[in-house]
Amino acid sequence: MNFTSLVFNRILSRKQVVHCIKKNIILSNSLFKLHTRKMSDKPKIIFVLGAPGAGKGTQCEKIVDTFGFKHLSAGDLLREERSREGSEFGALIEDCIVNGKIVPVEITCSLLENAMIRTKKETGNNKFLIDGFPRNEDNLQGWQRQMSEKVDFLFVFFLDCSEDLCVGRCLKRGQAGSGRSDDNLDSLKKRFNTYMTDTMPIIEHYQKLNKVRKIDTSPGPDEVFKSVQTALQQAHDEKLF
Ligand SMILES: Nc1ncnc2c1ncn2[C@@H]1O[C@H](COP(=O)(O)OP(=O)(O)OP(=O)(O)O)[C@@H](O)[C@H]1O
Ligand SMILES: Nc1ccn([C@@H]2O[C@H](COP(=O)(O)O)[C@@H](O)[C@H]2O)c(=O)n1
Repeated sequence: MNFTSLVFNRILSRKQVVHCIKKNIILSNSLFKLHTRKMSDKPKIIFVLGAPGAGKGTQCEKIVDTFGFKHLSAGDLLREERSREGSEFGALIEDCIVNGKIVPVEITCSLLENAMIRTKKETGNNKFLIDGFPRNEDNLQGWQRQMSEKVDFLFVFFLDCSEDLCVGRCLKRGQAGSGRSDDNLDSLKKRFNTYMTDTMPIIEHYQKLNKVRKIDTSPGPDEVFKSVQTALQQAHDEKLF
């Protein structure tokens, strides 16, 4: 086996690669990039997108239990910031939530980055499910500016479900006492409008890059999770994480 295939097959460790470099043993440029990318300790990111009530939070919790990712919900972080005493963004965030509008990316992206840094520091976990983000072009551009160089983006989970089912689930969640100011018909109409006009183009953008894994979330949660698990196992076999 030659040197190239030793690296390619990951028989050489990062330390050995460094040794080769010091000893002036030449690695081909593209193989070196491939090797260092595989060894990257940047946070691994999966975006989870889908309509309101499609089951993003539900499936993320199951993934956390089985695959050890940390779940970061952009909506939860925004609700937390809205309720934080002294937050200068509370009123703006609440107005966006009730009216199904998207909060400016500078706020959301900073909340996400801080949560990632905190998680890494406190638990060492470096694999994240980012739920409900990027939701529009502003989110996408802001993420590219602030975060894209700092992370390894893996793919988008697109949880797909009909509007009728999704609305029914959110209303039921509201009736069961979610306490969310947007689990009502008025807000849901606006949230769906934003989803169709602003979020679908983002999903399509990633589809064009072949970065979308689509899951039908109309069956019950456990049935849906079987498909999620298959997709994640495949990604794991591809050594994406
Ligand atoms: N596959 C499913 N079948 C039936 N009910 C479900 C399913 N998945 C989730 N639910 C229920 O539907 C409601 C919405 O689910 P969840 O909060 O996971 O959705 P979401 O996509 O995160 O919603 P949002 O975007 O509004 O935060 C919850 O009450 C949840 O228990
Ligand atoms: N990237 C995001 C995510 C969410 N919001 C706002 O929060 C609302 C609730 O989001 P859920 O994911 O918990 O349903 C959403 O309707 C937006 O108003 C946001 O602005 N940006």
